[in-house]
Amino acid sequence: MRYLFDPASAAQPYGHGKCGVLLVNLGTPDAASVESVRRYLGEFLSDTRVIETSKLIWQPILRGIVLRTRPAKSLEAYRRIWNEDRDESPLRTYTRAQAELLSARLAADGVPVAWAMRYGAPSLGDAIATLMRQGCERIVSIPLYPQYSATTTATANDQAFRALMRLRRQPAFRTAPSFPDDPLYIRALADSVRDHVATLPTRPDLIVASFHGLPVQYVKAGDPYDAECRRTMVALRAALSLDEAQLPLTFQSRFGPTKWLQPYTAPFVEALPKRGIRSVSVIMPGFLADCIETLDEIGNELRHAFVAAGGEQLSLVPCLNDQPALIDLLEALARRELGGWLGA
Ligand SMILES: C=CC1=C(C)c2cc3[nH]c(cc4nc(cc5[nH]c(cc1n2)c(C)c5CCC(=O)O)C(CCC(=O)O)=C4C)c(C)c3C=C
Ligand SMILES: [Fe+2]
Ligand SMILES: [Fe+2]
Repeated sequence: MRYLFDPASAAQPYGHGKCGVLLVNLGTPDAASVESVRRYLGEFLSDTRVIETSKLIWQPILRGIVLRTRPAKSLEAYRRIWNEDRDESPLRTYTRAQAELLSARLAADGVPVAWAMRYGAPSLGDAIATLMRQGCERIVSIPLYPQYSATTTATANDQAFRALMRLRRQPAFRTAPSFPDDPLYIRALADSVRDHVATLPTRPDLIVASFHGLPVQYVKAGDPYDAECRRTMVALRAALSLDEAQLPLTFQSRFGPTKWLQPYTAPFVEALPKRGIRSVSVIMPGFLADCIETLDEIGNELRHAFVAAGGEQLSLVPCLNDQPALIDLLEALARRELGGWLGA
């Protein structure tokens, strides 16, 4: 094993306990091109935390079918939501903004903030190196997923530890736990619903919550994601004084033929006009940043399907993105995990 040697971090003074924070998100294509989308999907869907099917069975399907057909279709969706000003995907724009805003909050404590993507760039290895070059010997990593899943949180942590495995001199490293009913998170979501509804000409007939889905098999095998989504919903309904019928929970973004968590968002929402529900707002509490799944799958695809089914208006409660309430939450999470380190 050849361990990485980085003269810039080795030159830093040692033994002073300087802390750093790392925000980790999923990953997104580097460019609006079919090659870039294929590379991203290839890496993402080869992760055995995401697709647990045996490699011998899955890789031929992935290489022979999925990566030949899906990238072109996904590219169309990415093009519809692309941030043209920065020529990048919104997930990248918002993740960077979150890190910059958090950095401003922690600057006075001398705590730098870096951001990384589990798949693609900036890699976890590069982000950890960036912090170490600034002299960080202690790093808190915050996976940007309020609800834990092995397919997101665990794989982000795996990749961070893989990067550490390559270092001779490692920083101390902590990973933050999920935060499905953290009061600051719930307050931020509840305020975002109230703010959004206030922008509409009339109150929507129904507010629907939509989380990214997960194969039922993973939940049966012990993934706590479903339970954590439900914890978020219990707290959010209480904060908004709504019951289950007034703020139902649904799951979007199903991938592949297996059974995923239900009810599925699209058929649920498309059936609403038949019940006389013609205006709907959708909140997606599991996504801290707008992305292809929120802006396109819900904001474009589902909106059209709802109107085609007789609905009149479907609006999106924007994700928390770069709102101060989200930065308050990230700052609180960072300070909580830095506790015992800061000033030590
Ligand atoms: C088996 C497949 C997938 C699992 C399991 C899965 C879990 C999961 N994903 C998120 C968050 C995001 N997923 C995003 C995109 C996306 N997800 C899958 C598949 C699985 N996700 C695919 C194929 C894609 C790509 C989009 C497409 O081609 O249609 C994104 C957005 C990325 C972006 O660039 O905007 C996010 C965010 C969670 C929280 C989760 C576990 C519950
Ligand atoms: Fe996903
Ligand atoms: Fe999707």
